[in-house]
Amino acid sequence: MAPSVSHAHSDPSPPGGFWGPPTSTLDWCEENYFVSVFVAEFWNTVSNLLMILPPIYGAIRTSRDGLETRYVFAFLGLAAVGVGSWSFHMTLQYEMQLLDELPMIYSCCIFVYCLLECFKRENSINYIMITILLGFSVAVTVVYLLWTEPVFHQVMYGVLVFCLVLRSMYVVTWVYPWLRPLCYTSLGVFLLGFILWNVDNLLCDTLRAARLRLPPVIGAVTQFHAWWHIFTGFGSHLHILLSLQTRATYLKRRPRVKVRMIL
Ligand SMILES: CCCCCCCC/C=C\CCCCCCCC(=O)N[C@@H](CO)[C@H](O)/C=C/CCCCCCCCCCCCC
Ligand SMILES: [Ca+2]
Ligand SMILES: [Zn+2]
Repeated sequence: MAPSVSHAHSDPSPPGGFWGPPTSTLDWCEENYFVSVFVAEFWNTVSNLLMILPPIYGAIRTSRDGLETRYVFAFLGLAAVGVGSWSFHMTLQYEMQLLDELPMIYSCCIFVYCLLECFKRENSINYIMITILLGFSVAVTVVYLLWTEPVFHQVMYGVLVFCLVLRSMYVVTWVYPWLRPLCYTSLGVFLLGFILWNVDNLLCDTLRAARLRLPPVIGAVTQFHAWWHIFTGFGSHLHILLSLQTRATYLKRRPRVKVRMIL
């Protein structure tokens, strides 16, 4: 279900903006340069704050608590996706799109590494697994630079998420069943975001027509790609906490990670 380019819809966007015409291969449903001439897709841009700030806080806490560096990288990877996504939606330029989409692959590989290695001795490093995941990320990068088809990126990302789901289910089914609520919440929030991502793509014309009739504040709430950022960001954050809690439990460390709103 690829998002459509804006000219495929009845796009009421003003013709120009600060960053010039979009050069990205994707242009989401939010009307371009509607709120500000400096920000192409305003709500899709600012919603990334919720994907940037909590993981930075998570990385600081993880580092301060002396937990393994791989989890600091996991949090920073998620924050990097948020920064890339901010840059992309603000400009709709192709280079910024890569800054959004490629870190999704790289950070997901960090998540996969963390979860596959959660039952190994403390501070062990699996160089073979790192080589495989790095090789996969670089291969996806090279192919995507040569073949600029967004569906390719989406399928590769989907494969990584599927691996995470399978491994998480294994952990909470066979090893630590008491972590099921955290796992299911993470998965549920992430899937809700994915549903909203599809709603935004499939019902774009209807949403745009509705926004013309609704007061601006209510209209802003119908920016479902922005909601996807919020839900997928939160779901990913919870996933890191699940992975971190699994690891802390295995290492018999007093779990310092508490699931408050953020960490
Ligand atoms: C047990 C729960 C697993 C949670 C896994 C969390 C993995 C998170 C990894 C990285 C964080 C990325 C956060 C997403 C940022 C989105 C930024 C964005 O919107 N980027 C777009 C450009 O703006 C980009 O083009 C969007 C691509 C969307 C791809 C959607 C494919 C989704 C595939 C989901 C497959 C679900 C499979 C579920 C199987 C049960
Ligand atoms: Ca748009
Ligand atoms: Zn986005």
